Amino acid sequence: MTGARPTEIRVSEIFGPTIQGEGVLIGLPTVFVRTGGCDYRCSWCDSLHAVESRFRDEWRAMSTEEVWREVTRLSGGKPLMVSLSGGNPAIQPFGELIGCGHGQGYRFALETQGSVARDWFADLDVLVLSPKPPSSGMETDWEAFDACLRASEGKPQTVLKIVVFDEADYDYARSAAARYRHLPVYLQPGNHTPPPADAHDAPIDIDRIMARMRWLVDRVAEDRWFEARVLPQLHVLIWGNRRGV
Ligand SMILES: C[S@@+](CC[C@H](N)C(=O)[O-])C[C@H]1O[C@@H](n2cnc3c(N)ncnc32)[C@H](O)[C@@H]1O
Ligand SMILES: Nc1nc2[nH]cc(C(=O)O)c2c(=O)[nH]1
Ligand code: SF4
Ligand SMILES: [Mg+2]
Repeated sequence: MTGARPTEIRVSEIFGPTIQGEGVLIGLPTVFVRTGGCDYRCSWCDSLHAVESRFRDEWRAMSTEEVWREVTRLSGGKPLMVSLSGGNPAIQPFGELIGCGHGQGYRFALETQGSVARDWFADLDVLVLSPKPPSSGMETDWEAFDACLRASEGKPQTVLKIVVFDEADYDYARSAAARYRHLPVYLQPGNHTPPPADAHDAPIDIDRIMARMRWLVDRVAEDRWFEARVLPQLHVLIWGNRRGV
């Protein structure tokens, strides 16, 4: 990678169209822009090739124009939802890209853990905030999380998406939901067999992920938590741990 200038976006991969496999936009055709670099290091991260700095050489510092050209090439010039993910895409300067895409009818969804706030959050169409539960080994800075909500100015459609592996994660999800009663909550079972950082595909234990999914549905039903939505990672059901889908 060359050193990124302030207006350059550090990209791990751009791929699609595929379908959004998670949360509120599940099933919707989308192109992914996955950025390189993250301020977290979750124990079960399924995208370590976009997190660990030893992969820096595979990341490219791209201008907004270069990213935009690739997005329009992949979508055949037809407007669609662009998903900004990572790593933590909030670290990157996406304001220009969003402005440029909006001018042509594209829409933008951001996936972030809520640790870094940017003023361009207010220009998004969808903001997916995914605070990390105890099993991740990360600690949530709720002040930083609140700053993300303030930065969005209530403009994008905003949701919580929380990965759940166990009872402690479930309790965490319940408290997060109680803290942000106005936000819809999406729960997704954790994949305990995420791909190693250097793999483009890897074995996956779908049976136990589905057992976790059944446990999660039972848990929500038992608690009469009728506002929660429980969804699997659809792309994982379709393609397992394959990268770039
Ligand atoms: C790879 S992250 C990138 C965006 C951002 N850093 C974040 O965590 O929100 C995208 C989504 O995948 C989820 N995810 C990562 N590893 C997972 C796993 N092993 N099982 C289930 N979901 C996972 C994250 O919680 C997040 O919601
Ligand atoms: N199809 C598909 N859906 C996804 N939703 C969130 C993803 C991500 O890694 O951020 C992802 C991904 O990598 N692929
Ligand atoms: S915050 Fe997201 S990208 Fe970063 S390590 Fe955690 S799951 Fe992976
Ligand atoms: Mg993923």
